[in-house]
Amino acid sequence: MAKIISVTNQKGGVGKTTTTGAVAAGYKLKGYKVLCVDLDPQANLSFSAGAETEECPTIYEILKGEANTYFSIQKMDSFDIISSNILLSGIELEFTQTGREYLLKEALSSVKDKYDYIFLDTPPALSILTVNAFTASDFIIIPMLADIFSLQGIAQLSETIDRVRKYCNSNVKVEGIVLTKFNMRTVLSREIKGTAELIAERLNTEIFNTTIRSSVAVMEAQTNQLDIYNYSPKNGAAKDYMDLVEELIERGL
Ligand SMILES: Nc1ncnc2c1ncn2[C@@H]1O[C@H](COP(=O)(O)OP(=O)(O)OP(=O)(O)O)[C@@H](O)[C@H]1O
Repeated sequence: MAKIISVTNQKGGVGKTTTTGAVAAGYKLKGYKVLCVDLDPQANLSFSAGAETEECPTIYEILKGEANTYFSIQKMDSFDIISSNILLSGIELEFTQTGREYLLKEALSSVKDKYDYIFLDTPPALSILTVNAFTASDFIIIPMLADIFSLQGIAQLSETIDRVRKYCNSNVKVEGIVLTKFNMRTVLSREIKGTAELIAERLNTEIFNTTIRSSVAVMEAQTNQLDIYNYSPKNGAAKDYMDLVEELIERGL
C-alpha cells in the first residue's frame, strides 16, 4: 500500500515541483513503484516529466468524477504521473459540495495498492487543492528557501495543517523541512537555518540534514524534460536530492 506524501508550501517558487520530481525519480531509481500527482494548475511537473496535459484526462477530470484514476495515469521514464491542466484553477468555485476535501483521497484509493509511493505536488496556495492533498496524505514534506519571507509563510501553513488534522485527517505527519537553493557559505543562509529550526520545532518536525544546493542544471533538466539524475548525474543538486531520498528511506519513509 503506497505511502502518500504531499510536497507543499503556499509560497511560490520554493522548489515544490523540483523536489517532487527529483525525490520521486530518486525513489524510482532505487527500484520503488512511484506515482506523482500534479495538483498545480501551472502543470510544471507534468511539463518537466514530458507528460501530456491537453489530449488526455488530467486530475481535473478525475476530481470532477469524469475520468477513471487508473486510466488517467501516464507512464513516463522518471515516474508514473497524473498530469494537471489550467482548468484546475477554477476548482475552488466549481467544487462547493459537502465532502469536497475528500475527493483526492477517494480518487487515489483505487490505485494505492499499485504503488510504493504517491507524491502530490501542491499549488502555491492554501486552497481546496492543498487541503485535498493533506487530507489524502500520510506525510508532508516542506521545501523552504533560506529567506525571511519563507519563515512568514510557514506560520500560515502550520495553521492549515492543524485545521486539516482537526477536521479531515488526524494522522497526517509533517516529516520535515528541506532547505532548497541553499548555500551554507552565506551568513544569511546559516542564520535562517537557525530560525527555521525553531519553526520546525513549532510544527513538531525537523529540518532535514540534507540541504539542496542551487544549480543551473536543475532548470536545464526541467527544460529538457529529463530528471536531474539523467540530465547530469554528477551534478551537486542531483547528489543532494539522492542524499535526501536516502535520508527519507533511513527515517522509514
Ligand atoms: N536547487 C535549485 N537550483 C537552481 N534552481 C532551482 C533549484 N530548485 C528549483 N529551482 C528553480 O526555481 C524555480 C522554482 O522552482 P519550482 O518550480 O520547483 O518551485 P515551486 O515551489 O514548485 O513553484 P510554484 O510555487 O510556482 O509551483 C524553477 O525555475 C526551478 O527550476
